[in-house]
This record gives sequence, C-alpha cells and structure tokens, in this order.
Amino acid sequence: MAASVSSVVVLDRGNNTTCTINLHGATIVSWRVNNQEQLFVSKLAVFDGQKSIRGGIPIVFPHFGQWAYGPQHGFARTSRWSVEKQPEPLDNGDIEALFSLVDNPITKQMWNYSFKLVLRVILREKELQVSFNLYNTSVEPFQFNMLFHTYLKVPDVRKCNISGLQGCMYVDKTKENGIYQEPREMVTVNHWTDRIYQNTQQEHVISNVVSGRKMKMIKYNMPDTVIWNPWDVTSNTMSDFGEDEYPNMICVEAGIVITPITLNPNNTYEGTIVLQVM
Ligand SMILES: O=P(O)(O)OC[C@H]1O[C@@H](O)[C@H](O)[C@@H](O)[C@@H]1O
Repeated sequence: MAASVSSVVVLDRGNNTTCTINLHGATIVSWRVNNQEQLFVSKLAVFDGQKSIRGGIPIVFPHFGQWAYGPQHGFARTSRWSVEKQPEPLDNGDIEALFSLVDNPITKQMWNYSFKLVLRVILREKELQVSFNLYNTSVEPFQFNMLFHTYLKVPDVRKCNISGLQGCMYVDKTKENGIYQEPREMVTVNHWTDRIYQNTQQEHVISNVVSGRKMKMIKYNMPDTVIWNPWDVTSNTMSDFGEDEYPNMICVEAGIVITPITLNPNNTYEGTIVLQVM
C-alpha cells in the first residue's frame, strides 16, 4: 500500500518537543527538542511509499548492506508498519508509541521466516529512546542484522568529533573493505567515510550537532557502529540526496552488523538506542 501524508504518527511532549514516525519503514523522520530539529532528512527524500526515506532513523533489518535476496539493507525500511499502540503519556509525562512489522508474503519471498518486530519509541524532555524487540515465531532458528541508521543534523560535519571508537577494529568500505584499528580518541570526518566499527563503546558523544551542542548516543545490545558520510565523492550516486547536503549530516548508526545474531524459535532479542541532547 502506498504511504500517504497521513501515514505519520506524532508524539508530542509539549514545549515543541515532538517526534514523527512515518509508517513507511517506521522511519523516524523528525525529532524536535524545543522546536529544534535534531535529525537530518534530505530535501530530495522521496515519500512515495516505495523507496526508503533518505534521512531520520530508517531501520535496517534483516540484512545490512547489499543483499542477494532483496534490497540493500533489507526490507524493514521499505515495508509498511502497523501502529501497535498509539502515542500515550506515561506516568512521568513521557510519550510512548509502539509499531510492528510481521512477516508477510513479500518478506517471505526474500527471507522465508516468521517473525514479529516491535519498535518502541519513547519521547522524553531531551531524550529519544528507540528500542526493538524481535520475536522468532518460526519453527527454526534464523540469523539477522539490525541497525538504526541514524542521520544527525549538523551545521558542519568537519567540526564534529565522535567518541567511543578508539581501539576498535573497523571495516573501511571506502578501501575495499580493508580492516584497520582506530587510534583516535575523537574521530573526525573530513572525507568520504563508510566504516563499520566493531564492538564499540556503549556510549558515543558527537560534538557540534545543532546549535553547537553535543549529542550522546547510548546503545544496548547493539555492539557495532557504522559511521557514514557520502561526501561529494558519492553524493551524486544517490538521486534522493542533494550534492550540497553532505556537510549537514553525519550518520552514526548503532547496530548488529559484523556478526549476525542467531535467534532460536520462540526467543526474543531486544536492542535500544537512547539519544540525549546534552
Ligand atoms: O543508500 P542506502 O542504501 O540508504 O545506504 C546508505 C549507506 O548506508 C551505510 O550504512 C552503508 O555503510 C553505506 O555503504 C551506504 O552507502
């Protein structure tokens, strides 16, 4: 079914603090804190209910990267999700909503398993918590990748520092998947960057996001972190990304990438990121 303008769910915590989820991919397309947008969405992003949305927080599942059986980064970001629970205030005033994706004939053509994937979004005063629960409802085990492909909005990517990567091994996709070790305490991005860092620290702090503030990302059960910026080198290969936009975004993507998880029947796996405006 094609997504339409009405295919969005808005969490509103008051004080112009909102989070908007597009049911196409359950993609978080906006997170505003006191009216200030924290996420980057390309001006050329396509909202046709077909293509994945270029920006915000798309969900990569069940496969990361190019995939022999389906589209790059899997089908979750191009599937129509259901609202499991409409936004409701919790006792402390935070707002929670739940979304779900269940196997169907289209997903089974690519990945012949039964599953239920639930996304829980909690909007706090200065925090956004995004969790997934994956249930294996098949009769056999399956393996999966999962990643929150978070596009942060930044005034100038060259001024951002990212902590939590020092000493980690990484796959450099810009260098024929060569494997290197990160020596830097603070990683900067000054050129085309596409790296899968393995077993990163639980927290990343990204400096110089909107208004020169810092953003903390805390992750649970999501061991790896992808850092991506297409720069002018690969911007022009994407029809839904402006050639002048790369300075204004940085993708810091927490996920299960290098070693897929094996999930047994009737078992569940939960992972979370918390984004915190500092
Ligand atoms: O264009 P897509 O499919 O949204 O992917 C964007 C990028 O996503 C990143 O996670 C990958 O590491 C990159 O290789 C990829 O280019």
